[in-house]
Amino acid sequence: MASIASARYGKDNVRLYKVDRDPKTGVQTVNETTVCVLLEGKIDPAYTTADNSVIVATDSIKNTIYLLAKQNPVTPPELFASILASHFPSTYPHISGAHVSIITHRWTRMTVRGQPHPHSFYRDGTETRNVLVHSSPLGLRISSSIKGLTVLKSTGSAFHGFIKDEYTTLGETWDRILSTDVDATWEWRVFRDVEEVRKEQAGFDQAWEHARETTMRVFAEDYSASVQATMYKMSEEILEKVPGVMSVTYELPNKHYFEINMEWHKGLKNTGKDAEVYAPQSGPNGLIKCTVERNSAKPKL
Ligand SMILES: O=c1[nH]c(=O)c2[nH]c(=O)[nH]c2[nH]1
Repeated sequence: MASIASARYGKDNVRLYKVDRDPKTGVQTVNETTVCVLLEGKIDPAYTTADNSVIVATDSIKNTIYLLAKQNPVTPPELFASILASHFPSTYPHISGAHVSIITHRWTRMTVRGQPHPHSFYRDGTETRNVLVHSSPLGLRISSSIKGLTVLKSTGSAFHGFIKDEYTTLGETWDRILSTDVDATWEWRVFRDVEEVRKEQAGFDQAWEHARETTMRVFAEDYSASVQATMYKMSEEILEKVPGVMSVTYELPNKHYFEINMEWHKGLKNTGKDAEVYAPQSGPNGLIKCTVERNSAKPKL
């Protein structure tokens, strides 16, 4: 015998663009996202007995995303994702919840002749602002993140004191290059409903700004003992600054830059303090992860 252990379905890669036109100033502001909505609930018969009567067509899900984008603000993405995630369970009684993902792509306003241009933008990098919302009878679980923010520091990073044994070839260093693609996620307290999310509205943009500023400032200013130690400092600071956030997760690849020994060519010095030309590595790379949570008032049993 077999049965469904878990099932969800919906529309992925729904690309969405919305423009806001300020009639007074003529300034336009644009928002471009990629949306995914997956539904769950009493949908097993669609799989087990080919009963389509329980299916909200993924085409209808796509239409709903466009319509709700017209009728509601699409920013902050935490609010729009919550509106989407609440719509489906409140419209279809057999749908118990939805998983909504929104990836916001960067359109940064151009500076033209020293002035912010009213309607021209450019894509400044691969960084995205991402949101996941899961609606269920228990409420709305929201996580926000920054992904694809590539950073590098050319000094101010060390790595020494690690285990040395018969497997070790890595030398200790007090001055190395540190580079990573930032993947930082912050998990919010559970919200009862969309109205509670709406009350927090301004806090979502502030948290994103804090997380982004903290990530870059700590990366730049910390004399890094390791990726592990630096990411912990970033997480601690975000928890300190944003009371509504319960935990912070970083996933950071350690993108290695190898020194190139040039002694073979006329004794040319290019290692240690003389290193100037390096070989950036595409892989293998370190991958360092951690989740740091707020200590709850109650002691753990
Ligand atoms: O910051 C680092 N953490 C590690 O765990 C590690 N391992 C390694 O080889 N280099 C580094 N760097």
